[in-house]
Amino acid sequence: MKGNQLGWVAFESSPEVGDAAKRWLGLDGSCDWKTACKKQCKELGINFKTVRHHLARTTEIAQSIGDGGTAFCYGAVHRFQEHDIKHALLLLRPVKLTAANKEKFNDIDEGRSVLTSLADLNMDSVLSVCSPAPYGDLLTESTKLDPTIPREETFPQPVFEHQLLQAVKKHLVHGQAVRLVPYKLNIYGEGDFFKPHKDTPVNPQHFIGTVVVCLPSKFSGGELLVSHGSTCQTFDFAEHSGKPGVYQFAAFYGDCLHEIKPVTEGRRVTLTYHILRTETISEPDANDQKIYWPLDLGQMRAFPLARLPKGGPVPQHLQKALKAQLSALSGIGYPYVGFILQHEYTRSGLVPEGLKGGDKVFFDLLREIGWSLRLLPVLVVEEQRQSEGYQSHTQDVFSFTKQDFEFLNGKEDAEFDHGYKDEIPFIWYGEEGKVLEQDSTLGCYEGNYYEPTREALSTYSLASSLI
Ligand SMILES: O=C(O)CCC(=O)C(=O)O
Ligand SMILES: [Fe+2]
Repeated sequence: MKGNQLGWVAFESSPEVGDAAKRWLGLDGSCDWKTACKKQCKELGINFKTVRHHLARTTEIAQSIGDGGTAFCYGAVHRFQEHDIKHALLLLRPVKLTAANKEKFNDIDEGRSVLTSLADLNMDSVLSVCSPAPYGDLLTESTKLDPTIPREETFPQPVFEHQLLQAVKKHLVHGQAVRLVPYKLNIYGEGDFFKPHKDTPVNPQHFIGTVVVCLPSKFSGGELLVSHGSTCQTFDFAEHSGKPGVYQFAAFYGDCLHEIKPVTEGRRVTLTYHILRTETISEPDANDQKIYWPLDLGQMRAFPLARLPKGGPVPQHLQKALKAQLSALSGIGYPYVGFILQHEYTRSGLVPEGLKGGDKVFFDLLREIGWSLRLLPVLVVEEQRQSEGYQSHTQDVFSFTKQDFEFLNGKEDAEFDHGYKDEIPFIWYGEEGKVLEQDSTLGCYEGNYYEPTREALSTYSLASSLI
């Protein structure tokens, strides 16, 4: 087929799931991309070497574009404005206690709410409505206290949320239409921590990420570590903790693994918000204009980021080069090229408007240079092997169908799709991938025979492919 289409999506597969997937797919020793590509070229009657040359060049260009990608997190220290302080209040109502918790926390009055200043927390009253985190010690191995935050007309004050929203829009989601929804309050005492995790999207279709706001309560330790790929960013809120009127925040994409190191002293109090994609950009109305004080985001002191993205628009010469390579491929009749996205997406969240960070930049570029794009779920099979001092790492990408997804997500009667499993040369455009350099050692794999369970699969899909 002539012409080009770009696709996306994928499915996260741990190496173990990958092994089993290969078995399901009935793959033997001939499943590296070069073999598949050669076969495809033969069928199409086109020259494999030429295709290979253009794909190699496309990979190089795509990776340089990826290197200039955008940040996966942002954070800053800020101060409540004088005139906001009297409005910056937090209303807390205790969560429903379970029978077991009732015994442990019998002095908590479920019917009572507490009002406290966001700018100067009254910890005694906050704690009086707290109950243990619902997910308990087993999962998080933490002892967080977690009251619900009801959403009422005036809480928290729009000015405060508006400042957060502006910062998120400007520094994380690059103007995408998003809103913030208060989620919960976490209180960590001495020794409390939160193991590495990804936040569960309450609304997978619109969930983009999380904002953590650290409220003024003095503590030590408790660093927030956020990672994406091989980059890890630390947000150390301890230094400015406990300063009345000062709040600190960090915002990150929902597929980022994050953790809280143990608090060594004091109490660390955080308010979390979910960043949700909205369908339309809502213009602030006249009333909003009155409430919102002109914001000076420049006053926010940003945390230095671990890997400063070069960001900005993709340079013209790279745009041209990419276009030339893709045109060459389509000119000789090569039908598809797949690009692996850098972020992970939920199945329903993988839509052009919901693309994160560098993925959005890359997608916009491809669209700009006139390629039709398609978001396509794929299965990424990753393998690390070590034999006789020789290490190899292979990554293969397979088409992935709705039927596969339903099976892996436990839909009744769904079966793994044994048909349609084309292999496509996919290209990683960021730091991750080197598809063109992979070796074909899959055939000799003799690892443990492993039957994956549906439960082993995560909510997120490892984003993938363009075609
Ligand atoms: O307290 C924090 O800094 C983050 C809390 C968190 O990750 C969560 O509640 O899921
Ligand atoms: Fe979290």
